Amino acid sequence: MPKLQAAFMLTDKGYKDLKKAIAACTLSNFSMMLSFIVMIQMIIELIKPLSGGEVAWTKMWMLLGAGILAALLIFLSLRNDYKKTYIVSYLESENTRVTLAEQIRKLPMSFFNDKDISEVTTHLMDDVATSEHVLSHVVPQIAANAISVTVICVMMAFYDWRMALAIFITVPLAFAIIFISRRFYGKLHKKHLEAKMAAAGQVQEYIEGIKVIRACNLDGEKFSALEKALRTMKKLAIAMEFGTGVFVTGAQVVLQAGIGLTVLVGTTLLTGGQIEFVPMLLYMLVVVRIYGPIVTELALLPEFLYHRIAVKRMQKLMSIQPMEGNKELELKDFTINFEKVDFQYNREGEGAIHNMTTTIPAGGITALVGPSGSGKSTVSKLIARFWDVSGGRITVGGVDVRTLDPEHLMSYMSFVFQDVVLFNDTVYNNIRIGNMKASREEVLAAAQAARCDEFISRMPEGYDTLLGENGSTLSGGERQRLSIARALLKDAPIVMLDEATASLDPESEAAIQQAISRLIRGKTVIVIAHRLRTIRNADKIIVLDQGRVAEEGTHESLLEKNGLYKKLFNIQQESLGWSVR
Ligand SMILES: Nc1ncnc2c1ncn2[C@@H]1O[C@H](COP(=O)(O)OP(=O)(O)OP(=O)(O)O)[C@@H](O)[C@H]1O
Repeated sequence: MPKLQAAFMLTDKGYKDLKKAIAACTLSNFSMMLSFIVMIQMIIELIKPLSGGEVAWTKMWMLLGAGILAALLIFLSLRNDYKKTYIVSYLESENTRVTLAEQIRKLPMSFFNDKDISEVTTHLMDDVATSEHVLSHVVPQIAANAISVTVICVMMAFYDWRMALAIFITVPLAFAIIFISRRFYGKLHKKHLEAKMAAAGQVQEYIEGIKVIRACNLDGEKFSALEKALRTMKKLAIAMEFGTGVFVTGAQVVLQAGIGLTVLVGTTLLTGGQIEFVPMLLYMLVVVRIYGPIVTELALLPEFLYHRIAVKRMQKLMSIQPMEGNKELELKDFTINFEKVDFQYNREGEGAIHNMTTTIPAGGITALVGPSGSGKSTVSKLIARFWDVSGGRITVGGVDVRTLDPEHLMSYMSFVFQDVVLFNDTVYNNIRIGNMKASREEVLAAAQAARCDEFISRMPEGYDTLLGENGSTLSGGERQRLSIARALLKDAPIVMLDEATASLDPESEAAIQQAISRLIRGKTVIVIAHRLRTIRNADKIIVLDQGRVAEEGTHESLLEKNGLYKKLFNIQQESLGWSVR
């Protein structure tokens, strides 16, 4: 892949388009130069009477015609330029965003453990936007100007190399100032970006936690953290603008000094009789015309240089090895085996699962129980390959889950989690997520079976009601029922229920139990339950303690063992008698 293509993280098409954009901008520059030449020719004609000559009107009319043609050419080339630079770069950015989103989808969960959401959002939005702006507003223009300025410089040097030198000598000097100082403002830019991310994180935490903040009267404390983050961001933004501004203005001053130099060299040559007045005037006009766009580019150049930071971050994200595996292998047996499984969330952290060996039989209900933090949720996440084990292996029907593509593996599993994620979409679409191929009848039937229709029918637009961000207007029980409807619709052979009925009142719970019974019929079911009475009839109960299998068996056999299960069971029996008074 060519270096330039890699540097801008472009697809083959994007790279080709960038070259076309540069060509289009160069064409626009030349067409504008053409109109400038026509204008100068007209001025030369019009000032002829000053030196005793006469205006050649036929030539003037021809020049006018040429001027109109040049204007038409400018219109056409700018239109072409617009299409080739802006539209194409927006398409390329869309492509990059989709590629990044695809990559994020396939990344192991350990990636999300180390990063917060605002950081990932920054990759998808800010970094791509920076890249998009540089590709549409900076690179083609800088490259095209470099080409046209060089061509003009060479052409002018044929007429008078001394004047040409006076005009162009400051150009490399001005660019050198920006390049040499890039380390300084690059550091400021990096700090500013970090402050921006920290502020975004604070804003997110503040908004997400607004209920807790109010309930615990944390307004002052939490707001001051947010205020501090925003202040730091503001300070660094000013410092960055100022730091960059000093060098950009310095470079622009050096460039503009070229005007003085051209006047000086021009008048010296004129008084020495080495150049005529009209050509000298021409050089003066050219210097003003050429410096205009270069001044603008000098201001954009720092953005071009620190855009590398954004590209490097995106490249780092793309270089993370996604979770992959066999997408075709059909699983027929759903017995889940843990063979000496070890797992830890962070390399430096303590293990969450230790040397776990157990079997979850196919077609039966297996309950995972144990004190809080004993590893119940972790076990379910490992089966679904949200994370890969650190040691040993987990097999489904004898196949190591690490050899299966996570999305393929997921097609065999349904989840009803404690925290139900809902999307800012209609109720109907939120249920349909379970099976995008389902017909409307199937979606409605699943909703009915999960007892959703009673609360959906009370909504203003029924199934077409928009849920808003994460369905914040729904109760915990309603959210859980939607999640059960999704699972019913998916009809996967392995079902994981994580505290499935935790948010339900007794009435809803009774209703939902029926729906769950339908959901789990004939399936391999893994239930994570805190309330042991709900899993009395499970075919197998695995009792976890600090990431280890402490006991396993049926409800009766475990009670007989008189171990941890019996202890937990007794505690819960006692708690049934609790009341708030
Ligand atoms: N994403 C994570 N990153 C780091 N550690 C984690 C993560 N999730 C869980 N843990 C840790 O792993 C251990 C097991 O957690 P897990 O959630 O599996 O327990 P659990 O038995 O399901 O708990 P609970 O009943 O309270 O939900 C705990 O020590 C927990 O702090």
